[in-house]
Amino acid sequence: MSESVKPVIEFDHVSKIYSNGVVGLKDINLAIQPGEFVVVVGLSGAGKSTLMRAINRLHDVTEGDVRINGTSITKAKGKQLLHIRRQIGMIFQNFNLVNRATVLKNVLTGRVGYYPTWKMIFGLFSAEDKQRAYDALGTVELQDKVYTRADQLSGGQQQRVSIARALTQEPQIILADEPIASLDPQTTKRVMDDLQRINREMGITVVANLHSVELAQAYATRIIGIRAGEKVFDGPVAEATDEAIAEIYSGEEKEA
Ligand SMILES: Nc1ncnc2c1ncn2[C@@H]1O[C@H](COP(=O)(O)OP(=O)(O)OP(=O)(O)O)[C@@H](O)[C@H]1O
Repeated sequence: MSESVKPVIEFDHVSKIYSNGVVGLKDINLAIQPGEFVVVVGLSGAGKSTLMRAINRLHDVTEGDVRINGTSITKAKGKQLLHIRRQIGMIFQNFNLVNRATVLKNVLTGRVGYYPTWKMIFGLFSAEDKQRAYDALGTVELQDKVYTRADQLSGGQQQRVSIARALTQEPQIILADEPIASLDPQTTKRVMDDLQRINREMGITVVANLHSVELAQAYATRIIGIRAGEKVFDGPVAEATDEAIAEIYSGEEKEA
């Protein structure tokens, strides 16, 4: 990749100390280029979720600066924050779908950042946005479930709906916080394959946090290892040798 490509995500001396004094992140520096598939690994309580949530400012960092396409999300307010957040889709371990709503309605909520609140109250989505939602459901091969209630779907299907919701947002980045932790092995593969396809074919940068080193090695282009809030490994997947992995996982597991 050429040197002139601007990082899509940058951490500049980022630390996060929770209000109870727990250190979540310690002086993290990193630059993620467009199109990377980054997997963050480390022991339970190491700070993986804290790192992910700092990217879209689901929580504030204590020190340092997080930049998205060169603009500080740490300092952004109001509309600027909304505009930066539109570029970042997120999927969660527990899917975060509205169970009683249809698949289509759930996927359309990916567009909420583009509308004033009053339109959302009345559920007024444009025809273009409905098309975006259908297209996204096509990408994860769930077109036939458009009018099904979310809670009628299997866990893997629900996670793919949440991927479609993130895609409908037309993000540059997808954050996946333990996306497969509640899924069985077969469904896991399907969800990871979808994320890989979106990354390769649509060029969307993916940052995922996984408990399985095997999956990290199978899907990531780059692995970041976190131990006790510090970045202890950062390199291409080929350099994540057994020794490097053992080093990331050395130390004590903390209750997260
Ligand atoms: N809201 C919070 N308030 C206080 N401490 C927190 C909070 N959230 C996380 N922590 C602590 O911060 C540290 C890092 O937590 P984090 O959830 O980022 O770890 P993790 O690597 O994602 O763990 P897991 O793999 O178990 O999800 C842990 O010690 C955790 O207990």
